[in-house]
Formats: sequence, C-alpha cells, structure tokens
Amino acid sequence: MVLKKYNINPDLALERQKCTFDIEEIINIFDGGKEKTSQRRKIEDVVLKSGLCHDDVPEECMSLKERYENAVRKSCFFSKLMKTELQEITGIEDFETPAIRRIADALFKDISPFLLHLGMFVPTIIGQCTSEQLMIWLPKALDLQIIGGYAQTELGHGTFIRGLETTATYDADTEEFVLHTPTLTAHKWWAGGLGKTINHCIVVAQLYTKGVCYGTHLFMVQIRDLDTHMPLPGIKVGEIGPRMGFSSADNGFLGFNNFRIPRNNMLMKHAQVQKDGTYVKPARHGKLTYQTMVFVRVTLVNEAAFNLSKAVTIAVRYSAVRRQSEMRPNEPEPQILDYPTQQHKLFIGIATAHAFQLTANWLWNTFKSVLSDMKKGDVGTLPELHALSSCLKAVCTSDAALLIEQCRYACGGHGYMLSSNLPYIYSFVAATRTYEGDYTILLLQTARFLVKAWEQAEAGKTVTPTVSYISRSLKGEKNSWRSTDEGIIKSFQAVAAGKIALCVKSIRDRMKSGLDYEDAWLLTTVQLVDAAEAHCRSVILETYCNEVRRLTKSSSDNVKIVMHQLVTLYLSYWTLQRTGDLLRYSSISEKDIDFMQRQYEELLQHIRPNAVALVDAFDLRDEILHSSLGAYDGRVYERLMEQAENNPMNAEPVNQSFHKYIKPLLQGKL
Ligand SMILES: CCCCCCCC/C=C\CCCCC/C=C/C(=O)SCCNC(=O)CCNC(=O)[C@H](O)C(C)(C)COP(=O)(O)OP(=O)(O)OC[C@H]1O[C@@H](n2cnc3c(N)ncnc32)[C@H](O)[C@@H]1OP(=O)(O)O
Ligand SMILES: Cc1cc2nc3c(=O)[nH]c(=O)nc-3n(C[C@H](O)[C@H](O)[C@H](O)COP(=O)(O)OP(=O)(O)OC[C@H]3O[C@@H](n4cnc5c(N)ncnc54)[C@H](O)[C@@H]3O)c2cc1C
Repeated sequence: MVLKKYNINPDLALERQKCTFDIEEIINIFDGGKEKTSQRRKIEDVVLKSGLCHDDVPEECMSLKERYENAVRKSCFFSKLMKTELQEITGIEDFETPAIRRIADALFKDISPFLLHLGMFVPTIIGQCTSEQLMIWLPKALDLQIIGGYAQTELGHGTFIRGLETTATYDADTEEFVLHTPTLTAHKWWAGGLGKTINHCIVVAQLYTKGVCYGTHLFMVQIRDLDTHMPLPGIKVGEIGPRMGFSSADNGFLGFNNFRIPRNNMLMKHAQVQKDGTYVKPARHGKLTYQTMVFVRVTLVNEAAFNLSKAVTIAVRYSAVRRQSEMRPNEPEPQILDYPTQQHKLFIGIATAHAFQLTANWLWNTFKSVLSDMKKGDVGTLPELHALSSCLKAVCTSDAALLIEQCRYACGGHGYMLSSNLPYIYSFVAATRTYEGDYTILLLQTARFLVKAWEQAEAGKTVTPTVSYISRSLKGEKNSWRSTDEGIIKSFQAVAAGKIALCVKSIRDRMKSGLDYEDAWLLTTVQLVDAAEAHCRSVILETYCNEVRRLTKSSSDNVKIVMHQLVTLYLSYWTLQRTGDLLRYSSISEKDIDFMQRQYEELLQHIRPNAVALVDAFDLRDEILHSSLGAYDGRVYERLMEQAENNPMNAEPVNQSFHKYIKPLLQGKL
C-alpha cells in the first residue's frame, strides 16, 4: 500500500514538544553508534525506494495462496537487491544483519518463505560443514543458487530429538546414505519453506552404520529438481496447512522412501563416517550438532525485543491520539495515555524492549566469544551458553508475547483489526515461545545447569560468573533488602538461590524416601522451571542495569535520566510482581513494598511526558510498523477509514450472496 501523507495529529505534535531529551542520542545507543544509525537508514532508504514494499491489495485481504506467491515474489527481489543494489548503492560491504532484519519487515507483514534459508540453513552450513563441504555449499547458498531449510521436527517428535525416527543408513558398497521414513510419525513436519519453496534442506536423522545406531546427525539433502522444481523420486513433500501465523512461510512435511544421498552429504565437521563405514565420534562435545539451535535461540532474544518495540510504538502513539471517557465531570475527554492504568500497561513494554535489546546484544557477544573458544578447541564455556540462551529465549519470548497482547488490549477494539498489525506481531512472537525449544523444556535445560552449579559450589569449586550468587548463598550470606539497583538485583539473586536450594533439597529428600534420581527430578520439575525462571530474571535485571550504566557513560544528563527512569521502572515492576518470592527469600518488608509501589506510580508520571519520544526513539519507520494505529503522524481515524474503504469486500455495493441466498430467504423461496 502507498502510505498517504497527512499532517501530524495535533495531540501527537504536542507530545513531541514535551520531550526532554535528544531522541537521536538514544537511537545511536541502540544502533551501536552514529555511524551504524546512518548505515541502517541508508539500507532502509534503498529498500523503501525500490518499490518492493508495495502491495496492490492489503496482505490481509489476500487468499493464503496469493499471500504465499506474493511473499515469494518479494523474497526473490529482496534477495536480488541484497546481492546487488544494496551493496553498490550504500557502499557497505559487511551488511549488518540487524539492519537487514529490520527492513525485511517493510516487505513482509507475515513471514518470508526464505526465512529459514538465512535463519538456519546458511548458519548450519557454516557451523557443521568441513572446510571442503563449506566450499561446495556456502557460495551456492549465499548466492541463492540453492535455497534451503532445516527439517528436524517430525510429526511425532519435536522436543525429544533423540526420539526422531527418520533413518540414514550407510551403504558402504555404494558409499551412500539411504534416508528413510519408517512410520507415519517419522515424517518431517513444520520446516519453514519446505512446503513449496526450497530445493535443499538440512535433514536430521538417526545415523546407522555397520548395524549400529549413533544417534541424530545432520545431512544435506536435495529434495527438488533445480530446473523443474518437481520433488525428486523417493521424496514426498508438501505444505502442512493453515496456521495461527506464519501463513506465507509454507511450513512443510517431508517423507523419504529409501532415498539415496552421497556419503559426503553428511555434515562432517564434528563426527564422520569413513568410506568403509567406520564411525568417528565428535572429539570434543556430544551436542555440537545442536549448535544452530543455540544460534537461533540467541537471535530470538533480539526478535523478542524488536517485535515488542514495534507493538509498544503502535500502542503508545495510539494512546496519545485516542481520547475517551472523562476524569472529572464536564472536562474534555483525556488522552487515554493519561490514565495511570494505561501507563502501567505500556511503559513496562518500553522498558522491557530496552532490557531485552541490551540483553540480546550482550548474549550475542557471549555467543561469539564461546564460538571463538570452541575454534581454539575449548568447549568449557558451552554449557553456560546453552543454559543462558535456553532461559533467555524462553523468558524473553514469553514476556514479549504477553506484553504485545497487552499492547493490543491497550488499543481497545481497534487493536483487534489486522490493519493495526498487532495480531500479526503477536502471532509471530507467540510461535517463538514454542519453536526452537518449547518454554518449559528450555527452562528445564537451564535448571539442569543450575543444580549442577549448586553441587559444584557445595563441593567448594568455582562456578561461572552468572551463577556466582550461588556460592555467596552457600557461604550463608544473608540478603538485606536495599531499594537501589544493586540491592534489588542481589535480592533477585537471593530468590533464585533460595529456589535452587529448595529444588536440590526436594530432589535429595525424594531420593532419601526411596525414589531414584529420574523420578525425584521429575516430581521436582514444577519447582525447577520456577527456579530457572527466577535465575533468568536476575540475569536480565543485572544485564540491563550494567549495560545502561556502560552505554550512557558519555550521554547527556537528560538521556541518562530517562534511561535510568526506565531501569528503575523495570526493577520496581518486577519487585511488585514478585513480592511473594521476595518476602520469602529476601529481607524485604511491607514498608519496603509500599515504598516500591509509590516509586513505581511516581515513575509512571515522570515517564509520561517522554512516552511518545521514547517510542519515536525506536526509530521504526511507518513502512516497518504497517499499522493504521501506529503511524508517525497519528492519523488513526483517517487510516482506519482508508483501510475499510480499500477492503475488497466494499468493491461492489451488493454482494452476490444477496441474490443467491438472502433474497430467496427473504421471499421464502430458499
Ligand atoms: C531477511 C533477513 C532475515 C534474517 C534472519 C534472522 C532472524 C532469525 C529469526 C528467526 C529464524 C528462525 C526461524 C526458526 C523457525 C523454527 C525452527 C525450529 O523450531 S527448528 C527445531 C528446533 N527444535 C528444538 O529446539 C528441539 C528442542 N529440544 C532440544 O533441544 C533437545 O532435545 C533437548 C531438550 C535439549 C534434550 O536433548 P537431548 O535429549 O539430546 O539431551 P539431554 O540428554 O537432555 O542432555 C544431555 C546434555 O547435553 C546438554 N545439551 C542439550 N542441548 C545442548 C545444546 N544445544 N548445547 C550444549 N549442550 C546441550 C544438556 O544440557 C545435557 O547436559 P548435562 O546436564 O548432561 O551436562
Ligand atoms: C511456526 C513454527 C515454525 C517451526 N519451524 C520449524 C522448522 O523450520 N524446522 C523444524 O525442524 N521445526 C520447526 N518447528 C517445530 C518446533 O521446533 C517444535 O514444535 C517445538 O520444538 C516443540 O516441539 P513439539 O511440537 O514436539 O512439542 P511437544 O514436545 O509435543 O510439546 C507439547 C507440550 O508437552 C510438553 N513437554 C514435552 N516434553 C516434555 C518434558 N520432557 N517435560 C515436560 N514437558 C514436556 C511441552 O512443554 C509442551 O507444553 C516449528 C514450529 C512452529 C510452531
């Protein structure tokens, strides 16, 4: 759609005049510096000027098939743009993924069918191939001569990877693997792009050689003819059917009937099968084939932050424009943003988007540093990365989904319109809580790490920095509540330590009463999930505070003030959300809680004048927001009417169903 130009809504114009800080300063902080902001904007200009974002009919009014075809068209032209013009016009050689990621949303209200190609296929090639394999597949994948996906999940198993049923049996005579789908439940299910788009995919299958099963391994499989795109003989492939979101991502199913691939198509960076069928197991760590999942979990924290920032921008701008009810008799209707309950719904969204974005950047740096350790042969930091990426993925996607839904509530009935874009943003983020490891499953992974860390600390061993609070707790350090940033973080750590201690005690007590470890663990899993979530909260709170302090060192005083107000709001919000835990595990008193409640309410008032400026500082162009409620000019009603008028349902004054059914019904002739 072409966005009509309107004058700025007067309420929104006034809001912007109230701003106390330099918006550009905050934009630069989140982009990683002035230079990066300017690069990102250049990339956005190129894509927006390309005409690629235009749709003749709003995406939501297209059929599923039309949506898919439209998304393929755009994905192809966008890929071409990335390879050619973007590089030439901007002169930027090393594309910053966040900038490309952000502008991709100007093209796709839903999901690109190429998402998995860039999101998992290419990263798996990079992380799992030998250098010879890399030279064969990476250039082709980057140049889009082949398009791929990642087919791990099956109809019968997603979480439990060891339970996957697809087999890859080595035939030493022909030096090939035979891929086979032995049962209905062994069909690959869900892989993005698999239904109709991709011609290659990474397949996760149980490896058999010399009659022995060595567990799941990764294989590069061509599934379609490169010229005709027909499925190759022995391949059954298709789309799984309509879903809550991901409508244009053609998630697919895949079955193999004794389908043969060359030996060299097993990705052999970590484990190998030699020509004679001898299996060489990974030298360093048994779970290195899970690396792409760790990578995606890390990027999903960023996705949570980005999508939440979109939702809260829409809802805050709308709330500044929308007037409803009265605060006092005979006074004009206030902007709904003036209601403290509305501020309570929304300002935590702004603070959370900041907290998650800074945590995502920190986690990304941790990921890079672990990769560099692993390149040197040291896998010692991998368990901590796995524990961190698991809980952060779980908690950030889950919180973001809840807060995005809260943004929709904050927009009343209009938030329910697809043109608000809030339902799309929600359905995308809701899926991130499940895929790449379900919420509960990932928290249980973190819990394993925490229980082990507890046991290590108990044995007097040093534990890694993110769990050093466990050692302090074991030394008997008592928590004394202080309502400062540091004091609150320490108390949240005391909560996490207290919960881990109780889990360890429960497991031990249950074992003393005769249960084996597995049953004792199983019966404690409700507490274990809770403990892992508490640990994650303490990590987010600490990272957010540290990063804001670090990044605003040379900022102007006003930026320092407003960024710190958001930090304090976040800390106060979570204190009030977790008073039960804090009363149990820290020395917080009722008086302290009253103080925190008052502080929280005062902060809502302090942040109120800067609310619109704070969401402007996410620097999200209208074309990325795709929202009738959230455009920069605040012309909400004009856009709602525009989208109603453009609705294909209104193209004819009388729908044919009147003549076919209603009229006969009215006349008693049906
Ligand atoms: C246009 C530009 C666009 C740019 C694009 C960028 C944007 C990106 C955004 C989105 C793109 C992606 C879209 C993705 C769509 C979805 C894809 C998918 O969902 S793929 C499928 C994902 N599936 C899963 O995540 C399955 C979850 N299950 C598991 O991970 C595992 O089964 C398990 C639950 C972890 C259990 O595994 P397993 O049984 O094998 O292990 P255990 O016996 O439990 O554990 C043994 C020890 O191993 C440790 N462990 C487990 N996993 C890991 C790991 N990954 N790394 C390191 N260590 C691991 C585990 O903790 C145990 O340790 P110990 O306790 O024994 O020490
Ligand atoms: C939009 C979307 C896109 C996807 N894209 C891909 C893709 O490209 N490639 C791919 O391979 N997969 C993909 N998936 C699949 C996804 O990874 C799985 O759905 C996900 O990992 C969850 O697995 P599951 O569906 O088997 O759920 P299940 O494991 O069946 O989970 C169902 C419930 O059981 C609980 N549960 C299961 N096991 C345990 C346990 N041990 N302890 C306690 N509770 C348990 C879970 O917590 C959950 O509440 C996609 C999924 C979606 C929704």
